[in-house]
Amino acid sequence: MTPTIAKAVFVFLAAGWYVIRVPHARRSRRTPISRSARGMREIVLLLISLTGLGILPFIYVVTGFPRIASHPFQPAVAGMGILLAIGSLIMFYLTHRALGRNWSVTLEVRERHKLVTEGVYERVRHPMYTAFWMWALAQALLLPNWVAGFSGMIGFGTLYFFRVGQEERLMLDTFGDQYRAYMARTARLVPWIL
Ligand SMILES: C[S@@+](CC[C@H](N)C(=O)[O-])C[C@H]1O[C@@H](n2cnc3c(N)ncnc32)[C@H](O)[C@@H]1O
Repeated sequence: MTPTIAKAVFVFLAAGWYVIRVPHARRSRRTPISRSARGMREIVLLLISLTGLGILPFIYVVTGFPRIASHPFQPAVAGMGILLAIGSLIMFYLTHRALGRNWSVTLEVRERHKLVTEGVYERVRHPMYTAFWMWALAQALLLPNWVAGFSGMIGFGTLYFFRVGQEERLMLDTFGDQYRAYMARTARLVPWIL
């Protein structure tokens, strides 16, 4: 395990996420929206998340910037990062497949939107966000740089904490008691724990 392999794994993670997402993004453009909470706040949150999970680590991988924030590379730590990166990609795949036409990059409800409560959605309400947290953690373990490594946690964490309550309110407004019952039997991110 070398720093170059760890950086390559990070690039592979980002590329894998993109490949999984593209067909869903295309389909979502064709699927009519019945209710939307998209606004300037959502756009800013998405940009913050993209910066932390993508732009800053990409600049580091390509240029080494900011060198001053680099710390010693530890192969065993990077090895754990690889496992998390693989887990995150699997979760991305499963969550996109389960949501299908109900998926949106932002807070939107589609026409004939169905509440998904099976598969990876059976025990947790936000498994796609679990996958993003796994990505952010993998990034911190793979990239030996305090800025590029931890920007994912800060960037995605900002999106998550400002969005998750609003998303649940949107789901409650749309699905009412069905979502209330779903909330009562599920955790947000980690089954039975969190
Ligand atoms: C980026 S997706 C994230 C979904 C979910 N929060 C997760 O982490 O797996 C956001 C969109 O998914 C939709 N959504 C969230 N939970 C859902 C569920 N259980 N069933 C169907 N659609 C859902 C909402 O309409 C929201 O606009």
